[in-house]
Amino acid sequence: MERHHPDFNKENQRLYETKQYIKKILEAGEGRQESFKGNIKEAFENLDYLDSSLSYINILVNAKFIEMTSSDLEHLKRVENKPYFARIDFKSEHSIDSDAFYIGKVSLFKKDTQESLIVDWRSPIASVYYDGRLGEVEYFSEDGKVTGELTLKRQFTIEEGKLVDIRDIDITTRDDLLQSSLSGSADNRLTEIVSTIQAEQNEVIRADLTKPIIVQGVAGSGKTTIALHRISMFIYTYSNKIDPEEMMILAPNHLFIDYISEALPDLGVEQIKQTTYSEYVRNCIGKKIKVIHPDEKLLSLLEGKNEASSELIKWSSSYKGSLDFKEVLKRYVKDIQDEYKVTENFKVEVFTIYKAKNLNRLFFKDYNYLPLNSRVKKIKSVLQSDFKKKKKEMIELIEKKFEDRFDQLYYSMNNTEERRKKVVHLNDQKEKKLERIKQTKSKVVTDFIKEHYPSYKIFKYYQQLMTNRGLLQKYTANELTSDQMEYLLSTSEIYFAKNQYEYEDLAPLLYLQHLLYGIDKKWQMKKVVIDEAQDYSLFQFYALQLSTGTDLFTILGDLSQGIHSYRGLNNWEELTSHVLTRSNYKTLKKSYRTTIEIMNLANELLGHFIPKLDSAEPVVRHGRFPAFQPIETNRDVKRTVEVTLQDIQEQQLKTIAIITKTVEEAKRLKKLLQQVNSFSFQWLKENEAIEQGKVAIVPAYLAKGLEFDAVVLLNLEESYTETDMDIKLLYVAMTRPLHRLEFIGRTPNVFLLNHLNHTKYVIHHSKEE
Ligand SMILES: Nc1ncnc2c1ncn2[C@@H]1O[C@H](COP(=O)(O)OP(=O)(O)OP(=O)(O)O)[C@@H](O)[C@H]1O
Repeated sequence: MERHHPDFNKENQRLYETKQYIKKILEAGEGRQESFKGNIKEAFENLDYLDSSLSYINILVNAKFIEMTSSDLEHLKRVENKPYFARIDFKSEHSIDSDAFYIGKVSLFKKDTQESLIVDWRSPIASVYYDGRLGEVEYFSEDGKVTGELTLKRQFTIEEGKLVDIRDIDITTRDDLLQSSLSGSADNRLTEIVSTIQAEQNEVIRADLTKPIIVQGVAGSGKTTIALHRISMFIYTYSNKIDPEEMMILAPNHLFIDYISEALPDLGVEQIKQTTYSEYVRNCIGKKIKVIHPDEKLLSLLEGKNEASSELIKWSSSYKGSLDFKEVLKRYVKDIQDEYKVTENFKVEVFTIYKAKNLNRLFFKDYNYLPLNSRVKKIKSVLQSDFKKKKKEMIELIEKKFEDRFDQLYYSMNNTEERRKKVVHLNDQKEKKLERIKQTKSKVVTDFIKEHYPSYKIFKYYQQLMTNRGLLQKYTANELTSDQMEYLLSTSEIYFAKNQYEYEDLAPLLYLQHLLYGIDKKWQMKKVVIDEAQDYSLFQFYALQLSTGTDLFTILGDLSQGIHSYRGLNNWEELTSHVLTRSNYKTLKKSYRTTIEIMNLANELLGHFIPKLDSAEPVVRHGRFPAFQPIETNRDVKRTVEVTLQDIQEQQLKTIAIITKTVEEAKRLKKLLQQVNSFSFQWLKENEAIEQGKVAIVPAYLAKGLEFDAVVLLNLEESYTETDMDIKLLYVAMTRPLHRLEFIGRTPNVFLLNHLNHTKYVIHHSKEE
């Protein structure tokens, strides 16, 4: 503890003053605005006999409060006990002295002097704290590049409002704050990194906000954390141009959304949309279609239920996610357009209001930029307004025509009874015609549109394509083998008969929605963040870009964790070269989550089986070696789990997960462990929140993106095999713990440990041996 730091007292005083200022503002916030005005008045009146500086503060505080919104106050309240975490002293190249800046989660100015009490971590100058070593530094403000000298970089540990530690960072010091933050528990970690963001992470958070960015980051490199901080950056920078509701985070499932949403208020980004791809598509097409769970296919592949057809399953997933399939739909929609060609003029009575030729010109040329259905809507409104305009003309024409005929009668016939009859008859005719025209409502337009333009739902078009051999052959340009063709046709038949869609049908449906009907404004976005992006297909990205109307995507993923790679991406180049062509690309190689011992073993697994994938570089932090324990009977399982969990608890580790390979085994295990009384377990399902104090039992695919203090990998009967998919799944599971990793299974081989270097893990033998 650096109580002996020469500046300790000064910093302590500075902290005290800042806290006092915040306290005053917050106190003022508790009353009503009117009373502040009263306070100001009173303070002015009392200026003479009160301690003048106190009175002055009162005036300022009240004036300041009136300017603050309730959300500002809310944010200030959150940081009341820890207003800042660091200080930098910066001397710009044009000044003689350094200025001190205290960096925190919100900014605060002294009203009178405009002196900055706290600088927001997102402000341009704070960037220097994250990437600058002492000495020459630069940052980019609104006015361009600023260069100068960083003369001090100081970190504070403030606990419950008290300054406990000061550390000055020079070239040689280790980042102790980072170390102590990493050794903490999994609770609340997502929000707490703002003081320890590393230079490579800062680069991603602040990278050109006007361009898309793709980040390949190893497990535990802070991708999820960075995603949230970059959004926060976005909101800070464009607060008056973008509404948070125009931003969206896409996450793999609700478990994950629940996990990240806790961090959002602290970063000031609580109002942004958080959803999954499936939900987003459902919202865009405005119908709650039944989508087979995205992981069902993975599970069937993992559990080997469909071994014979598993190649075709994988093929169809990757085909439906490809841009080739997008082309198929594009060709199909082009032909669908032909159904919108009209051959009849729009007529009312004998009057032609709009010629077919012109209607087609509107549809195929003038409104070509719009989705088909929106073009029809436009045409409808053109016809309606033309009809209204022409109605008057038609009446005049009819009147004129009959006038002429009356004239003719007068001059051609003598004034006889016969002429009178004819006149009466003609008059009747005229009145009837006029009446008909007058009575004609704009419904004629609606009828015309209904009769001449198709109004199918996208589902009909999609189902028609996917179940009709002729059509599919035509639009896939005979490129499919007969097995592939049969597979697509037969599975489509089965699903559509039950009114179900595969997850892989979502991108095509979204694409069709965009082309045929357009996307409601509510679902168009200005900024999209996609976490776990390695699981998305190119077509998913493509359709998303069209539907959201932006390419401002922040994409974060890890190809090594691509357990859905049969449908997702295999490399990022395909995305940058075909879809998000303006993207910046960054990699994160350091892993912050776990210990050296755990990361080394996980790296070894990847290195051995899939060497082309990047291995992670752990931040220096040691822990126990991963350990294996054998089980044979159900009794073994209960006893071994109980003993292991007790041992973990003794180490003061709080959040614990038991990760199984499959859902089936998670279910079996939950049943088996019911008799273990000393712990309570929660079998985690997709839409559930993690309950505090319970040991989570979770299948590996669902654990993706989550983290726990300790993780036990447990296989009852299952084994991880040497397939890419299993290796990645095992890698995901092994990289979830912060501090401790245990394996429990029949033999080490069920976790492929026999292939890995024996010095990287330990094997405990069963007690009986
Ligand atoms: N700069 C940092 N300072 C402190 N902790 C950090 C930092 N960066 C990341 N962490 C911590 O490391 C852990 C991993 O971060 P995160 O979950 O964001 O990584 P990820 O790349 O999304 O991981 P994965 O791909 O394995 O799910 C979290 O506990 C996070 O708080």
